[in-house]
Amino acid sequence: MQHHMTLETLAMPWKCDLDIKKMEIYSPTNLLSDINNIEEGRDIALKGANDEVCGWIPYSTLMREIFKQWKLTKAYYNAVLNSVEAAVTTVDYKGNITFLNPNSEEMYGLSLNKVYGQSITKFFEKEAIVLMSTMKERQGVTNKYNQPHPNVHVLINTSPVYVDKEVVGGISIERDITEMVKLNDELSSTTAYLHDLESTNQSQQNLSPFNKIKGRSPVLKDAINLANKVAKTDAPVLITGDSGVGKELFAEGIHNAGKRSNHPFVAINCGAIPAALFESELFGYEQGAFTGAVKGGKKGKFDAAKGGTIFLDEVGEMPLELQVKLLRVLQEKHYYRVSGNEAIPTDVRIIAATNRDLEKMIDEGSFREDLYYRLNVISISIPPLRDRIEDIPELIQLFLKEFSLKYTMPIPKIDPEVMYTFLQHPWQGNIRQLRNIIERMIILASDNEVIKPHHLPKNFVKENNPPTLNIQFEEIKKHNGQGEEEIQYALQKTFGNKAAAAKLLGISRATLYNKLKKYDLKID
Ligand SMILES: Nc1ncnc2c1ncn2[C@@H]1O[C@H](COP(=O)(O)OP(=O)(O)OP(=O)(O)O)[C@@H](O)[C@H]1O
Repeated sequence: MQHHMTLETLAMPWKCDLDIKKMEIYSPTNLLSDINNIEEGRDIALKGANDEVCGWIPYSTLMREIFKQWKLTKAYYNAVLNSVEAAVTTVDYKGNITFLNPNSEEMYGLSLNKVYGQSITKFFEKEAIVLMSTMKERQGVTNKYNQPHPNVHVLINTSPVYVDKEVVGGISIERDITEMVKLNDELSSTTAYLHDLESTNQSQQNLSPFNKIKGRSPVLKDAINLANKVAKTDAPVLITGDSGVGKELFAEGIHNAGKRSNHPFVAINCGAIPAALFESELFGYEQGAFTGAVKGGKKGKFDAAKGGTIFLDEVGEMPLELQVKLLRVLQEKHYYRVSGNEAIPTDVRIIAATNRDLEKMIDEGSFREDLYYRLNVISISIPPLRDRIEDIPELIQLFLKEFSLKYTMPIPKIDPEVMYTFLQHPWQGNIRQLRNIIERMIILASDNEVIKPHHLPKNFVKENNPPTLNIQFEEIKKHNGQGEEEIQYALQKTFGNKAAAAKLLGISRATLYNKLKKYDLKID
């Protein structure tokens, strides 16, 4: 569309027999859209910067051009409205329907031909017609939840349409979220049913090894399929993904689906063990290994996991000198206890996980390339929650159920608007953050059957633009002292991610763990 067509491009040369007094005066650089009402039959004269007359546009030329532009605009307008995924409805200033796009026709079961020109109030319940008030108040709405029909749930955006500051109509653009709402309802009744069933029958037999991993998104299903295949082998697996995406659940699933499932699954948080103790924690020590050592020696994690799986969580946090030791054990397939000289064969499967970019760490020299290739025989990447929002309704139900049981209360329902907010949220803390939010909301909404938007934590909505770590750091510094309260605050700010919390507090991870123990703080 030639929105920026200047009048100059339509002009004809000035002729001395023309009478400028009978014409409208415009500048050659004015646009077609700058022309206001023009009296029928009046031509336009163009006057340049120095007031000299430089051309004219006959009324008939002007009309022809406007008609051409109108046709073009209409063609684009129709193409846009017919191709958007939303349902678009327009009305004139009286509220008579002027347009429904195909999605709108389908959503409401109406045909434009039949309803054109009729009042919108005839077809929709009065109170549901946000459009009328939009025009009256001259104020649109954004993402307002609406239920125009008993079985249609939508989010609606509206806007008045102005011509020269006068409202000439209104437009509404609706997104159908009925499927989401239905899914949520369906899950909530199924969950309530299961809730009942489970309380009378605690048996949990025949569950799939990955049954704890909830969600139906194709990307999650792909990851589970891959994990299931890998589980049948003894190959080392590296699980990557942001904090709180479920890496540990996957590691457990792989263990449970494999032939080592009758043996232990031992998880070690590589960032949490002080460097000096790492070797003895992993491999154990013989009697008299060092002052303060337990009499009779002590077994390590490799002993504890014999026949089973060792899960090296946050493997990227492991100091370089310990990486060398671990690599040696993996290569030689046996280990020595500290102060011991008996070579003990390793009989464990290794699964490692990280939220760091190990390849970048290799480039920077903080992770050993040879260890990386040992661990990363097969890699499984778990996408962040914001990339698989289809999983959200099911996860919500899971956590609603979990915390309803914990706090012995009936399972509440989720208001669709809350649901929508959840679907839009960036979920920096992934599933762990979702779980924490649900727990808080269950407590806050304890007397309600439905969780409503006002039960959402106040800062939750603001988190759509999460503050940068630096801002959080300033906040933390104000709280400094690393008492129980500061530690809880740091964990809350980092959605329970220990590495980030320790960083915020300016302490090592080992110190953070000591403090957690000291204050008896539970983290998952
Ligand atoms: N798909 C899922 N279904 C059910 N619960 C989940 C799912 N994914 C994660 N969770 C829950 O979310 C929480 C965080 O998961 P998990 O500890 O496995 O994440 P992680 O990726 O290992 O996190 P981090 O890197 O911070 O250690 C746990 O409570 C876990 O049970």
